[in-house]
Amino acid sequence: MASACSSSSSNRSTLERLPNSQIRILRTVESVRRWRRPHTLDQRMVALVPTMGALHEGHLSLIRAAARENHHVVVSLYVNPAQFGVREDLSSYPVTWDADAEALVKLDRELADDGNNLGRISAVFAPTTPEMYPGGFPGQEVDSKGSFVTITPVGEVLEGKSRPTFFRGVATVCMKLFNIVQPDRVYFGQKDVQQTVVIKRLVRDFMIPAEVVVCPTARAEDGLALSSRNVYLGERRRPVSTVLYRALRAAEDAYNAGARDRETILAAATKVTDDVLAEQMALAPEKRVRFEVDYISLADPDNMEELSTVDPVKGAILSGAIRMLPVEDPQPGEDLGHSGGPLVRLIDNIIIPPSA
Ligand SMILES: Nc1ncnc2c1ncn2[C@@H]1O[C@H](COP(=O)(O)OP(=O)(O)OP(=O)(O)O)[C@@H](O)[C@H]1O
Ligand SMILES: CC(C)(CO)[C@@H](O)C(=O)[O-]
Ligand code: BAL
Repeated sequence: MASACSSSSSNRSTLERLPNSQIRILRTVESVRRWRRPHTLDQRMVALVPTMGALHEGHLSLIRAAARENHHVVVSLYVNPAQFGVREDLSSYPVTWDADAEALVKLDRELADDGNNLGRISAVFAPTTPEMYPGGFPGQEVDSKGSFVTITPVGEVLEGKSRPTFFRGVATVCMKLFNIVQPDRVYFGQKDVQQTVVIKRLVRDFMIPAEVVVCPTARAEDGLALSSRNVYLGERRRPVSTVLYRALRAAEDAYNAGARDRETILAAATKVTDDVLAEQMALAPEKRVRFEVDYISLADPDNMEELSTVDPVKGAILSGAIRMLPVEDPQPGEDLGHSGGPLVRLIDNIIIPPSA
């Protein structure tokens, strides 16, 4: 008994925290479980905000929402290899631990100063891949064998069609995170709208006792949805990258003007992408920006199946993905973006809400 007491007090003095803060850094499943236990007994509400780091205002808006209505917020920072395809950007994905730590500590002070919050950031969970995949990492291939969670058919369309292992990776890692942290509420961004549909299914179908909260998309002033991958864009592509949002807005305008059929609504979006591409292709190679439209979709909000007409009582989801191609003829000293400005795949969406 005496030795158990002395070992717990020495643990307390060596607990890892973010600099100049009370925010615990938890790296193992066991340490999260130990941190979590007393909060269950005290009936404190625990929120989880899953992220892959490279934090921006979109992530911070989720943490703010979580602190408003929960006693403890846990932010996970983990670049989950299982959701990246073999030819995707796992090796260059931005990792910005020091800046992330600074942003979290600053936000935590802001949360403490604002009397409207129930809680603050209590911990970050930053595990390694061996910790998250104790049986060994199963691999990123479509036919990799291992313990996976798959949510179909919703995970097979749109993003799932272009990224066949993506939602399997997301659902698997979220199931792990939910089992480790045992949150009362989990916070996700609308920017990744199909991901929110997949997560809601996961929670419903596996009886996970957590509420899924979806927060609005945070945008830059010109409308571009904030995203960790925007750092890849560089100065030439950045202004043109708003094309997807402009296209979705045009489709939304068509709906608001009375259109209900797929052709009319999506034609408005396609006109924007076609016009912008034509403008760019009229420029010299050292000035222009090329992009490809992966998809523009008008889908059922419950299952992401394509709609031929919108039922206003149900609403719809307008979403899309574009590939911003690497710039041609880079100029000396040109800022090409993180990692030399590779192809960047951007997604965005607008919700057509159900009519009251
Ligand atoms: N602009 C945003 N507004 C609101 N939530 C966001 C925004 N961007 C990301 N999120 C949410 O933050 C959570 C973590 O996302 P993630 O770490 O993948 O960031 P990301 O910016 O979406 O990165 P990526 O560029 O890789 O897609 C997800 O729930 C995601 O939907
Ligand atoms: C939910 C998530 C953190 C799982 O790795 C990721 O897909 C993301 O950041 O949106
Ligand atoms: N924001 C979703 C994570 C991904 O695209 O990999």
